[in-house]
Amino acid sequence: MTARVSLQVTMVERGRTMIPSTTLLLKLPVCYSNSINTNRPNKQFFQMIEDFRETLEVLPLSPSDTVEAHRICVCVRKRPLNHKEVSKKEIDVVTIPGNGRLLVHEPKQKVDLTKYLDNQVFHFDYSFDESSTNDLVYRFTAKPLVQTIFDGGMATCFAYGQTGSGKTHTMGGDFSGKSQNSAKGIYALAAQDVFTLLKQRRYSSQDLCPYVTFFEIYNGKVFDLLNKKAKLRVLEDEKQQVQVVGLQEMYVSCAEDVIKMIEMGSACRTSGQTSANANSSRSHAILQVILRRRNQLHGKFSLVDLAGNERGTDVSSNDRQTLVETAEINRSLLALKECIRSLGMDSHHIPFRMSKLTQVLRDSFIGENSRTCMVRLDSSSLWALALDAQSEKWLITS
Ligand SMILES: Nc1ncnc2c1ncn2[C@@H]1O[C@H](COP(=O)(O)OP(=O)(O)OP(=O)(O)O)[C@@H](O)[C@H]1O
Repeated sequence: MTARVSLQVTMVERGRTMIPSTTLLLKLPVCYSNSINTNRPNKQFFQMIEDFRETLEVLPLSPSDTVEAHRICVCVRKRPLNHKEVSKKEIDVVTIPGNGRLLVHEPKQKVDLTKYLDNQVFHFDYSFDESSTNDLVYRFTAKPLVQTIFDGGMATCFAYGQTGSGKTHTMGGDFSGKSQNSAKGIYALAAQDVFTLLKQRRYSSQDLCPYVTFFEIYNGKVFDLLNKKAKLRVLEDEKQQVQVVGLQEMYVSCAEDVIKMIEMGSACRTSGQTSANANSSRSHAILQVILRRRNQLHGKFSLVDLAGNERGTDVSSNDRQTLVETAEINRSLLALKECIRSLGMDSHHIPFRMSKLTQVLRDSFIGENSRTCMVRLDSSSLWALALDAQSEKWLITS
């Protein structure tokens, strides 16, 4: 169960522990949109989840809640079931009761064949339910990092999660059909705030100039999304500074300029079809908003839409190219996890050279004034698939 392993790793990084579900407060009733369908093959499991949800105390995040400052912040966002999942009558096995919690409902059976729900609880700094908008997610994740680059620091915001879980929707903007509203993603919202701050009196006198780069890492190679996908080399100089040689840094004068670049770059990003997403991004896309003063780097915000990883059970129907891509994606995500783990443990050795992704983001992690936010995208179906193996026996006898 890959999905569960990665969640647990996250929690270790955050130094949190899982609490047993029995310690949850069970109070306010909550209404969920799924109606009870008597034709559902696994209706007993579905009904148990519905009954459990009605007993939950739900505290959804609201825009007026306080945003806390974290050096490393880890959040989770659940997307709603899509049309395909609804038509297949998939069960929504994830609940976000708020307060940073995510619950996964797992069907279990005792030795006397009595069925019960095992409700596992995971803790994050913030958890966003399926009704959360990109604006709300932005407010608690990337928005607090904008100030960091004005203070001369490096900020990084990652969207990570399995293919089809909503990373591009969150970073690049809402989809309506195949067209994306680039003004509604975290990339654009961060750019808007950068320009709002630049206009403030305390910064307008500082001679700060904003630039944008947008590039992708595909199969371990770097391509410039703002320059006809030119292939770029990554080199380390004698001061161990990593340089992406030839990367175009575009001067931008307003948020609309940035949105145009997001649209331009997103249109040529490498995509393909996976078993979980017909239009899957197969590369890591990195949009950087850079502040320079008299040509010297002042601060850099890297906003990263990571390529989607897939679990072993998902990849069986994929072709050879997709399998090679998947292996490379998983390798670089492992490298990222290792670097963040080492940072979290204040280790002297950070294994940046393990992948191109961690190499190009080296600057973003190190230094006193660096801040990172990880947004984990989750969807019920990913958990449902992962739970299938165990639940099969449970369902057959229900
Ligand atoms: N919060 C959400 N609300 C509504 N629809 C969503 C949400 N998140 C994702 N979706 C929809 O789910 C589909 C997959 O989302 P998206 O392409 O963002 O996934 P992804 O994680 O980037 O996948 P991949 O890694 O394969 O590129 C899209 O059609 C998107 O519109």
